[in-house]
Amino acid sequence: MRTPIIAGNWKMFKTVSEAEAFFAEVKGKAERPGVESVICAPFTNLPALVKAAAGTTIAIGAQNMHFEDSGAFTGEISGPMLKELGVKYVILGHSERRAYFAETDEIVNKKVHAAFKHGLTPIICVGEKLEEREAGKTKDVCKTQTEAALKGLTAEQAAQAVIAYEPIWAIGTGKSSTADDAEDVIAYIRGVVRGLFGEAADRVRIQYGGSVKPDNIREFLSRPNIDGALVGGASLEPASYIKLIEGAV
Ligand SMILES: O=C[C@H](O)COP(=O)(O)O
Repeated sequence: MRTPIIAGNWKMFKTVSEAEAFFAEVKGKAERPGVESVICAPFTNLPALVKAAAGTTIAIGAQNMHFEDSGAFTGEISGPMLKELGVKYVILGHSERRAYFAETDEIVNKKVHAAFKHGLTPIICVGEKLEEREAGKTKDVCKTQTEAALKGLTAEQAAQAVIAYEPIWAIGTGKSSTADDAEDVIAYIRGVVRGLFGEAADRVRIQYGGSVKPDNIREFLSRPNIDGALVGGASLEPASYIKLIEGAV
């Protein structure tokens, strides 16, 4: 039995005071037995959120990290820095990182290894562009990205990872995939993991992401292979985030 995981990805939204105000509203409400609630916030918000989340069941995550532990990488944040803060999750390979910051499959793989090295759980994003979907390449793209991201992991690490299938054309557009389409691709991705790591595929959690809202989350999570959601826009308002968590159980 896989525990569903709902992760809000705030992207580049919210100052520290806005993050604190958000947390005060969701505390005790965006917490339900049987569902894991995660907020992935900008780096600047992480210390305040980790402090606010103490004693709650809400976990805090980052949205990126460098693969090196330290070094001359101006503007970057490393795994040890996140770990010491008390961060539990880190989103890696989000399509916005791949598109705007030139992250390759190889870089994503290095970051995944670095996350495990420092006791952080990666939420690894994969997904196709619109033109790839229209060319019938959705599964090929997801296979390539999944295999590359998981390369060199142990089966146990693969089982602990979280994968987020996010069709790029569905991100922030209001056009979500259908639950049946998402289930089909996610079942396929689980098969890719099975090909690499055997039974670990039954334990790895695979989320859907892309225009998930309180009114469609239940439909996605009703599918047997969809273990949660990675949510951007609808995770930014406390009432909406609370409804997402309620919709997951
Ligand atoms: O990481 C989250 C995704 O990019 C989805 O964003 P969205 O829910 O605003 O479509």
